[in-house]
Amino acid sequence: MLKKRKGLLATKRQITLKPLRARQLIRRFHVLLKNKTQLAKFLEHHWKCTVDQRDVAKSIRSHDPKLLAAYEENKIHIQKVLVVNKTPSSEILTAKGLSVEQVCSELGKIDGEIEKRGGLETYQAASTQGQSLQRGGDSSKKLVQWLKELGYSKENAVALEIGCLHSRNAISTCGLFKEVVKIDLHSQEPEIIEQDFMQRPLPKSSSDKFDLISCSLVVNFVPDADVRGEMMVRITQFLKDPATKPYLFFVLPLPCITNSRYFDNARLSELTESLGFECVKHHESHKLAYYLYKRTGVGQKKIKLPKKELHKGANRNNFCIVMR
Ligand SMILES: C[S@@+](CC[C@H](N)C(=O)[O-])C[C@H]1O[C@@H](n2cnc3c(N)ncnc32)[C@H](O)[C@@H]1O
Repeated sequence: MLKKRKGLLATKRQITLKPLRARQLIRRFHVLLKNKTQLAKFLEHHWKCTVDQRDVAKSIRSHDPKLLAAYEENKIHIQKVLVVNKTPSSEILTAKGLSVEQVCSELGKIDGEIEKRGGLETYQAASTQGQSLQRGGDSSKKLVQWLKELGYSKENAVALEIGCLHSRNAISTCGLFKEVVKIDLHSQEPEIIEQDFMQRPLPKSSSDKFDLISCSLVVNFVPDADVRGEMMVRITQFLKDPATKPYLFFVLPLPCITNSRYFDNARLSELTESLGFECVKHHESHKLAYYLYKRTGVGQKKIKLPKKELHKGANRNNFCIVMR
């Protein structure tokens, strides 16, 4: 689960994409990852287990090896026939009406396509390039600007960056932190620990906790609305005691806030307040919504935020963070 890249893997593979291609790939990967989550959830429910989405074949092998052929055959087939430059349908799949075997076949197709398109590494490169084009680069510049405005100068402050693409971004180079622990599902540099935040062992003591957590454009990357809620709760477990007023830097694509059927700024405030956060800075650029929260613990209470339609409109997206 926790590994730093060594040897040959330590060398970053350079992937350069044209802007249009980067945007198309980001969109396609979002559809693929979303579909994969829906189908994996079906298997989890059916087998009453956890399916590791990074190694679906392993779960199939251990629960019903007969179904592995359906997965493998479709994976190989799609890799043979898929024309990567053609825009495929962006249809969102559900497992409704599918047999377990059909679900395994669909998962094989998805994994085959992800691999053929260069894997998560390519998706990350597309995200990096797409985002730097959209917003002039590193979102943590906004964080550093805000911390400086607030006169932040905590001795020996330690930060955690969840979903880190570059080890030399503003949060790491600003000099405000003694250490910035950088993690990502798929590390692109030796300084970035390859780790799923949802699997990071919970802190045993305050020394394993952080003065600041950066979670920029990560929650929207998580395909499941319930897991997004779990991620928000989990973040609080990694922050130092509210008495020390730790911070959360949080960024979402603007349409998650301004154009979702199920989510908006009021909903986000309700959610963050229930976790004991107070918003101290907020900025909306034409593409992104940035927030800096201080965790005071005030107003903390357990609430439920189900997926509920807040705004009507055929052109809205379905982004949501669910609290169970
Ligand atoms: C769109 S990129 C954003 C990167 C960067 N933080 C930024 O603001 O530009 C999202 C990153 O989050 C990472 N990510 C998503 N879920 C994660 C998780 N559970 N644990 C660690 N990293 C995760 C992905 O691997 C991906 O590199």
